[in-house]
Parts: sequence; structure tokens; C-alpha cells
Amino acid sequence: MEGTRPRWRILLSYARPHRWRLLGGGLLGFAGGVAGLAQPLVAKTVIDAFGGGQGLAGPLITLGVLVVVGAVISAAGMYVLERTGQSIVLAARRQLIGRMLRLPVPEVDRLKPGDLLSRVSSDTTLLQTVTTNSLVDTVNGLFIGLGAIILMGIMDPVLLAVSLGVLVVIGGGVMVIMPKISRATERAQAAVGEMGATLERALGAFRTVKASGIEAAETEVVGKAAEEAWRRGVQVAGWTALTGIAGGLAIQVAFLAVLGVGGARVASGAMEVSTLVAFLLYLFYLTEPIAQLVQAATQLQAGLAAVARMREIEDLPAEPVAPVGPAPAAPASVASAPAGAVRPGPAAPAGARGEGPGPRATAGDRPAVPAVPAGPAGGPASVRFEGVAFRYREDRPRVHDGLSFEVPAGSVTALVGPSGAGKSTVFALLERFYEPEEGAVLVDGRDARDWPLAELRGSMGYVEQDTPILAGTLRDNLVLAAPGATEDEVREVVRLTRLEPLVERLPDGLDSQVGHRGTALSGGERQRVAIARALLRRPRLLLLDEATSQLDAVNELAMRDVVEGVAGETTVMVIAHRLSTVTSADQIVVLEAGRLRAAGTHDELVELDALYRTLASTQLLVSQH
Ligand SMILES: Nc1ncnc2c1ncn2[C@@H]1O[C@H](COP(=O)(O)OP(=O)(O)OP(=O)(O)O)[C@@H](O)[C@H]1O
Repeated sequence: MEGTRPRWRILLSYARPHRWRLLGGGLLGFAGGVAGLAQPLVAKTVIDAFGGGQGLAGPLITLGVLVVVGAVISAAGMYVLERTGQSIVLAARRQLIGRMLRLPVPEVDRLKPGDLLSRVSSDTTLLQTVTTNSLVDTVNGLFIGLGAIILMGIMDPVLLAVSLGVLVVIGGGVMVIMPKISRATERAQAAVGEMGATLERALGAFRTVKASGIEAAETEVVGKAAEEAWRRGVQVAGWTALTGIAGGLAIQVAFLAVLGVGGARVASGAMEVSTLVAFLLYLFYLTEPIAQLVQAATQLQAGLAAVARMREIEDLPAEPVAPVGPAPAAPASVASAPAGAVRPGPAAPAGARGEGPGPRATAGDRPAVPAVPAGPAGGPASVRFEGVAFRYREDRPRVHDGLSFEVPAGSVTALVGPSGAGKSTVFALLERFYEPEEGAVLVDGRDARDWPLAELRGSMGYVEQDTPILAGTLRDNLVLAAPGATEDEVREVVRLTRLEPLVERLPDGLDSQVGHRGTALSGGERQRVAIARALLRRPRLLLLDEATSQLDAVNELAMRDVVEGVAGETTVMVIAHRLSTVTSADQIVVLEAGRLRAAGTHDELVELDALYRTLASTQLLVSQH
């Protein structure tokens, strides 16, 4: 229903919650105007008093008070309206931001971040004037205009008909132009969005731009987008100027018409000269309200354009709102487990691990490793892909084509395969960023589509290959997905992911800033921060996309500690690029062209699968512990 609502009603819906403030601001403005009107009268008493030799003090004080009070009231009215305008912009921004962050991944793949940014920053500001000053001006203009028209009608209905005839003809012309202003503003705003998108493209790859020496070329690209925004802006200016003169023109033409018709009526004795003069004065009195109405209508067009661009986002499908609240706190006994403590035995007995290739080792067989802050509530999750077919877009080939495999609860499963085989897509489908075309992705035997989305994602920790870090402090980044994490838990994951030396080195420890996108950290540190962040979430299923670029020894040890530290209590799926990861995995799933090629242990696959042998001897081969 929202989508079919006329835009002007949507616009009014932004103002509605603030109607009393708008009324208050409007009334203050009106009172200020009345105080202004009273000033000439009081000025007259000053002059009279001056001429009559009476005391000047009284009238002068009255005049002074009137001027000051009038100015204060007008300023207060303006402040109330401007403030309300800001509140309306704030509400619109909050709504839009909330919506954007809940857009499904495929929608955001399609949209440009720079353009989205401009909708929140630039389009919303267009609401400010139209929902406040323009609204008040429209009401004022209508009242004053109607009052004048009634008086003119009482004075001479014929001349009123002449005046209205002229006003309606010119007003009709203005109405034809108005939608053009709306369309031109929409295009101008779209051009501003495009400019934002091109600038974001350049700033997003800032170092590459510099290293490639393409500053001038990129400046040209962004400059072209800015030029387009200018061209559209000039179009808006042209149409606005045209409507601006229409108000004055209407009055002048009406004046001439009334003078002609009125003059003839005076000559024929049908009306008095004084009536004609009074009528003409009223006609001029209409100039201000008409100008106000035209200006408000012009601003309304800009507001409508903004609404259209904001609605484009709000009409897109959105994911359900996740319940807010920190993850449940970990039991203190586990959270404070000393370094090197052996975890409690394997959480899932072998029999509970489901069918499929059996895990090679249970967690109990592993060497003593540090514990993660706490075991996940609900125990490790199992995963099954059943004949999954998936493509990113209609016009693209299938990435998965009948993919089936099973990951028993509590096991460590490594996914390997040539580049582009669809490994990362397995994780994207598990997180339900996308939905399969055919088949099903099952978590704990339940179709991922049947899970409440927040619960499904809440049970997983996902470490992307390019490990995004957000601007803020190291601590902000760690507790991002687990705001309820205790200091002990944070310290524990820091130790487990071998981030301690980094924390000690940083001037403010955990509270040091990591820079925009974590630029103050090395690639390996960024990856370990991402792992620590995922662990603090106490996931039932840990999805690790090993970075191919960060293959240093510290990272490798950190990865091994993490996997060993959580195995058994948490199911681990890791897209493996290190031989050490696959050799210690319970099972290895080999993907090729979106299908399962083979599954088994390292030794089995080396024996049985040629592709795995090749992968193990080339791509995967890094170092072995
Ligand atoms: N968002 C996307 N939109 C369109 N196509 C995509 C998208 N993401 C991935 N693809 C395509 O899907 C295919 C599988 O990608 P995926 O990232 O799952 O491969 P991968 O096995 O993880 O590869 P790698 O080891 O190189 O990371 C690739 O051909 C890729 O180009």
C-alpha cells in the first residue's frame, strides 16, 4: 500500500508527527507579523505626540517594546520551524538508514554505495523546507489570499471574475511547469548520487588510484558526474525562475485586465471610481500570498523528488529486524580458563555426528590448546547441502549445480577446490545472503529458509576472506557482534588469536583506533581481529574463509589454535588455503564447478583424487606443522 500512496501524502506523513510544533511555529511567525503591522500605527502616535507637544516617552517606549517583541517572536517562530525541519530530516534519515542496512545482499550488490549515501545525506535535506516553511507559507498564503478574494467578491463580482480568469490561466501554465521541476530535481539528485558513487569508487581504491597514477583520470570521471549534476541543477533553476516570474506576471496582467474592464464599467456608470481603486489595491495585496504559494509549490516539487528517491529504497524488500540485545554472557568458569587449559572433552559423541564421511579425530585427540571463551549455547550445528543449485543472477551460469555434502556437528570440514568453484558461495548460502534456486541448505536438519533469520545468523561466526574492519577502536571491532562480551572473554580471544603483541604495542591497547577500514593494522592482524570477533559471538558454526594473502607463521598458528580450540564444541567449516588446515581437518570436501567432486580425509583423498593431489601439491601447499 505504501508504494501506491501518492507522493504528496507520503510527504505530509513526514510532517504529521510534528504538526503541533509546526502550528506553534506558524502562529509565532503570524504573531511576529501582526506586531510588524502594528508598528506603523504606533509610529503614527509618536508623530502625533511630537506634533501635539505631548510627552514622547510613552509612545516611544511602546514602539521600542513592539519592535523588540515582534523581532523576538518572529525569531522564535523561525527557530521552531527550522528545528522542526531538522527533526523531520532526522526521522527520515533514521528510517532510511534502518531500511538500507536491512536490505538483502543481492539488492546491495546491485546498488552503488555512493548513491545510497547521497540519498541519506542530500535527498533528505530537501524535506526540510517543504515540510516546514513551505507548509506554513501555503496555509498563510491561502488564508490571506482567500480573505482578499472574498472582499474583492463583495466589492465587485465582475472584476473578481476577470481577475480570477487571468490568475487561473497563468496558474494553469504554472501547474504544467511544476511536474517538470519535480522531474528535473529528481534527475539532479540522481546525478548527485552518481557523483557520490564515482567518488566512492575512487576513494574506495585510494591506494590503487595513487599507485596507478590515475588521479587525473579519476578526477575527470568524478568531474564529469559533477558536471552532469550541475547541468541538471541548471535545468531546475530555469524552471524555478519561470514559475517565479509567473506570480508577478499574473498580478500585472490581472491589473491591466481589471483596469480595462473596470474603466469601462466606471465610464458606463456601473461602478464608482473609488470601488475600482480599492479593488486594484486588493489585487496588489494578493501579490505576496501568490508569490508565497508559487514558491511553496516549487519547493513541494523538490520535496516530491526527494520522496521519490527515498521511496525507491524503502520499497525494496527488507530482511526482518533482528532482535536487539547482547549475546548471553559466558559462564565465568570457562571464560577465565587459564591459557593452555584443555577444553572439556568432545561435546558431540561420534554417533551424534550424523552420516557422511566420518570425522578423523575427535576433539579429545587433539593437543592441549587454549579454550575459547565459552561453548556455544545449543551445541555445535550440523550442515547439509542437498542438491543445491544457485546462480547470482539470471544471466549468469550456475555457480552451484546439484551440490550435496554433509558436515557433521562438531567436526572440522575443509572446503577446497579451484578458484571460482563456489566455495565462498557455500558460506553466502549458509548465511542466507542468497537463496538457492533448487535444493536446500539445512542447518541442524532444518531448511535455512525456515529458520528465523536473526537466529540462523546468530548461530554462526563468519570470517570473510578480506576481513572487513570498521573504523573505530580495536575493542569496538572485537565486540562488534557480541556487545555483551566481558573483559575476560575479550582478553581470552585476543590471546587465542595471537593478538596480544599487537595490543601491547598499540599506544592505547585495545582502545587504540584502527583507522578507516583498519588501515592501521597489517593484513594478518586484520584477519586475526576478524577471527577473534567471530569467536566472541560463541558460534555454533564457525565459517572461516582463509585469506590466501596472509600466510605468515603467526597467522597460521593463530588459525590452528582457533580451529583446535573450538573443534568439538563448534562446527568449523574452513575454506582452506593452507595444507596444515586440511591435514588436521576431520573431512575435506573437494568442490569442482559447483559440484561435490570428492570427500574424505587428507590421506584418503591424496590416494583417491587426482584434483585434490594437484591442489594439495600446488595451491594449498604452504607449510606444514
Ligand atoms: N556477488 C556476486 N555476483 C555475481 N557473481 C559472483 C558473485 N560472487 C561470486 N560470483 C561468481 O561466482 C563464482 C564462484 O565464486 P566463489 O567466490 O564462490 O568462488 P570460490 O571457490 O570461493 O573462489 P576463490 O577460491 O577464488 O575465492 C565465481 O565465478 C564468481 O565470479
